Amino acid sequence: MVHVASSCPAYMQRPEPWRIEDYELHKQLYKGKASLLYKATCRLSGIPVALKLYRKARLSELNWYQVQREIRIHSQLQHENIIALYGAFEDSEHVYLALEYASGGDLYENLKLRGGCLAEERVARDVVGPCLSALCYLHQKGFIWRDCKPENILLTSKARGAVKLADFGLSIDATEERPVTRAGTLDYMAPEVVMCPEKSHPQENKEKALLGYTQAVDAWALGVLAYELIVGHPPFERETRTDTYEQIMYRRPHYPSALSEGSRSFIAAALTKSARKRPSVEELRGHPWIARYRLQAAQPAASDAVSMHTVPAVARQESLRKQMPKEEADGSQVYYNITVDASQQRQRPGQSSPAAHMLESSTDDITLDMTTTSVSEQESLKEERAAVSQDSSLQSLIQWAGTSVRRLSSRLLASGGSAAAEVAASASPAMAVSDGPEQGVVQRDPICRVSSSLDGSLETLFYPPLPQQDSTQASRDDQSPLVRSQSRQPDAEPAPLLGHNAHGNADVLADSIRAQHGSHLPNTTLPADKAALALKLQPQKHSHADCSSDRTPEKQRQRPRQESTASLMETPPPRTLVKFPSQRPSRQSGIARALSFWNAQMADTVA
Ligand SMILES: Nc1ncnc2c1ncn2[C@@H]1O[C@H](COP(=O)(O)OP(=O)(O)OP(=O)(O)O)[C@@H](O)[C@H]1O
Repeated sequence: MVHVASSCPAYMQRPEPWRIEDYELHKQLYKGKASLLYKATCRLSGIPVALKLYRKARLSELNWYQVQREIRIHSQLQHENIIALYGAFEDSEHVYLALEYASGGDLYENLKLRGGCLAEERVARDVVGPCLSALCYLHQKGFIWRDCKPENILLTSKARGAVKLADFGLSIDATEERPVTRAGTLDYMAPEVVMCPEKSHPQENKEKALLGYTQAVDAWALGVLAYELIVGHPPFERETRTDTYEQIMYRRPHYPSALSEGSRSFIAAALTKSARKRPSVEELRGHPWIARYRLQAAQPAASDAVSMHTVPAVARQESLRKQMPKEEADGSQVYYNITVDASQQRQRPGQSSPAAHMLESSTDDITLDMTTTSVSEQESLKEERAAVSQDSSLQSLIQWAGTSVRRLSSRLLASGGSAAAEVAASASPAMAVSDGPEQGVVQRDPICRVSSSLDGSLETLFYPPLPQQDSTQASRDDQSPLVRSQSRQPDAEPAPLLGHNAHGNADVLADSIRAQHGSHLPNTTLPADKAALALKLQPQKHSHADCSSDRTPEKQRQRPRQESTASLMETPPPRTLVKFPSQRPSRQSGIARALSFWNAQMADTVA
């Protein structure tokens, strides 16, 4: 068996069969019941990998089935928050999985180092939000992860690493087979999973129509994870398995008073006992506690340097937008994101990269992702987009950006607000995510930021240029994470340089940017290492008083590392479903209002 996944970097591919000799093994990272994990380097490409070895002699019939399923499912996954499986191969003793290496370790180890829990804002923005994004992607493909826990969430680097889901050993393709088995780690199992029996053969219990569960089990597990990360232990964890079981089935978790209204509402929704009434991961992704941080997470690090204001991300929810009362539809809710959707591009012969093609082609390739309650603002931007549809050069795009900033600023100024915009270009088009509204803007390198002042003038902050990359380097970057990580220096925080355009003239803006960036921004095409041009218009007048703060008790994490299993419990006790009163926020401002809309919307969905 040799299985090369589509996410395998070109440098690692070869016509010959894959062999263990092609890998230099370094330290052992993990030793499981049937598997070993090593840090290794692919000798052909120099790419670091995590090499997972399954010892064939230790694999039962069920294990064999699961390993093959793991390879089949994992090799279909390509998402920025999912560890890539590059390929799988075997010899007489082992089955090997060559995986993307996550140098930041797993969340469990990281939590231990940080005292067992994280600040709420970090949980929502840096962990739960990205996990939800990955789970939405998985669920769209018909898969169920079934193994959510801190041990299976990895960080790409120690400092400011992105989180990635790992370990698809228990994942199942719900379009092909019915999940009927008690699989996963007890603390994270939903009630409907706990009620299923264990099994020892792949096809056992499949014919039992009364058994079975859905993707909703992942939503539950994520609720458990969110609680654990904030509070310091899983909500239903008890001394014995029977007690834990009892908690999962019948008890409501204890919510410490330090929990914010938003996190409590999110966790309570995810931990809805009835799978049918539980929100899907897609719906949870729109929960105000998560949605408000989503855009923040998508922003490049450099935006910190110019103190960008938090975007009121609740407005990004289509459903919320529709229902938002008029007073919410003021300037503070306006957010525009103009992106070039790199994931839609096809590389054509003679073109150095999809990105190069993209900016030579028509503006049909440009996605306008607008989030505003103002219909007139949307219409204006649509018109403006149509106006530049004949010409998609970088110059036109910058002009378009400049015009939009200027126009929006003056409108906001008229209503007593001010605006800021960031013009950014993203690197590494191949890394663009293929789902969700953040398409094509995964890694953005800001070029400049423009903000309006109260007297109507625009101030422009220019960022230092990116390191020069030739087109060969750029196209190599599309394929090799090693080369990319060495050349991009993601942790470096560029200091802004100050420039000033008194009247915010788009041509002046474009010229200034070119002057600052020289050959990085030629007149007619964007360099291949820049996939997206994004314009974000962010009002500055508001600041939500209800931003979550670090109120988390620093509680030492005690739980031992837990192994997943497909069979943990014995006979389930009798079933009684307990109904809990839904929580209504009392404070009707900001997030509270957004929460009550979300709750009302969910009530409608369930009804
Ligand atoms: N790609 C990776 N890069 C770095 N470390 C990894 C990687 N994959 C896994 N690990 C580390 O190895 C541990 C075990 O990996 P994994 O969960 O895939 O093994 P497993 O045998 O399936 O585990 P389990 O018994 O929990 O199901 C993880 O918790 C993590 O610490």
